[in-house]
Amino acid sequence: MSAYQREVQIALEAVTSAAVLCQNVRQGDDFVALAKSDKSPVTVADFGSQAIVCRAIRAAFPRDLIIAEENADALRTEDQAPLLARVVAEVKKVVPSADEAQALAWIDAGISRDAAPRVWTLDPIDGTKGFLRGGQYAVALALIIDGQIEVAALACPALDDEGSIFWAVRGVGAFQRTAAGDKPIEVTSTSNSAKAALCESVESGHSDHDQSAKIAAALQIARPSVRMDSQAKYAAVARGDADIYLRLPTIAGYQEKIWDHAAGALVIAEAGGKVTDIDGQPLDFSLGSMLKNNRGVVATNGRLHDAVIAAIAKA
Ligand SMILES: Nc1ncnc2c1ncn2[C@@H]1O[C@H](COP(=O)(O)O)[C@@H](OP(=O)(O)O)[C@H]1O
Ligand SMILES: [Mg+2]
Repeated sequence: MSAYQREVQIALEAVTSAAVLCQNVRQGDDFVALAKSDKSPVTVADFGSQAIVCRAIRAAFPRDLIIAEENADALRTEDQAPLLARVVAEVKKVVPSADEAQALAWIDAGISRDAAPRVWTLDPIDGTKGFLRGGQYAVALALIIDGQIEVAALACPALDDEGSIFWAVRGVGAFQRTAAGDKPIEVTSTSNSAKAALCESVESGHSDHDQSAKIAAALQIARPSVRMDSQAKYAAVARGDADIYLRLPTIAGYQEKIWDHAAGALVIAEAGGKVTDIDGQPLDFSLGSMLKNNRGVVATNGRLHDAVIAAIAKA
């Protein structure tokens, strides 16, 4: 029996159910987007997805903590009653016995922020802007033990024809789940940067596009960069669709959130790639909800990593 078999099974079932909820919402005509205090959007599907995944983790691993992106505060205000009703209705489509109090409690099961010996981190919808505009998005879940990511489950419901699901266990490998079973995935073997494919955020506010163009030029990358939302970028590098993922800070001092990176980072590492910050330092997932010790993210197939970090240092 391989390590963390039960965790993988529960995590994959959870992100798969959450992906169904997200697709149900996206196929409807009313996402009811709300702006959070940081002005980023949140939808019925963000709340619903978080309820579904936290419910599953709580039931299977009641002692584990969960650091998830959302909380239910906004849903408890009187003027958001219609939004809450929609969230509960969507959750009930996946868990018919659910009621309002349970849905709120499941969402709030994800409000931990501090490090713990065993903690899950969840982005119920990574790439909410992509979700809203019909682009890529992901349901990203990872288990961090003593500061190290051990298990990752990443659903990309808008990738490929019917959506794709990826998972990884440290030391075991990275896989794409298909109807025919789990298929190991691998990064490319490109070592000539001129032949590399680079991907980055659609949002120029999330990653500096001008700076990445300069770095691509320095690396003599000929192809235009592929812009996609969410941790689908990590999946793209992990299975060899792209060679490099750059996330270059746009705001001095911006701290990346662990839920935006944990699942994707393990999937790439186990597919043979490398993930660091823009200074070439490993991402430090031992500090609670934020990557306090890191700036930006660089993910590559491994072979290109040093060249990319050198090009960033020069730029
Ligand atoms: N100034 C900034 N720099 C980097 N990332 C940012 C950012 N502002 C928001 N983000 C994060 O970028 C994520 C989306 O990344 P991407 O551009 O790769 O799709 C958002 O996740 P959510 O969509 O879960 O809110 C949010 O956490
Ligand atoms: Mg999110």
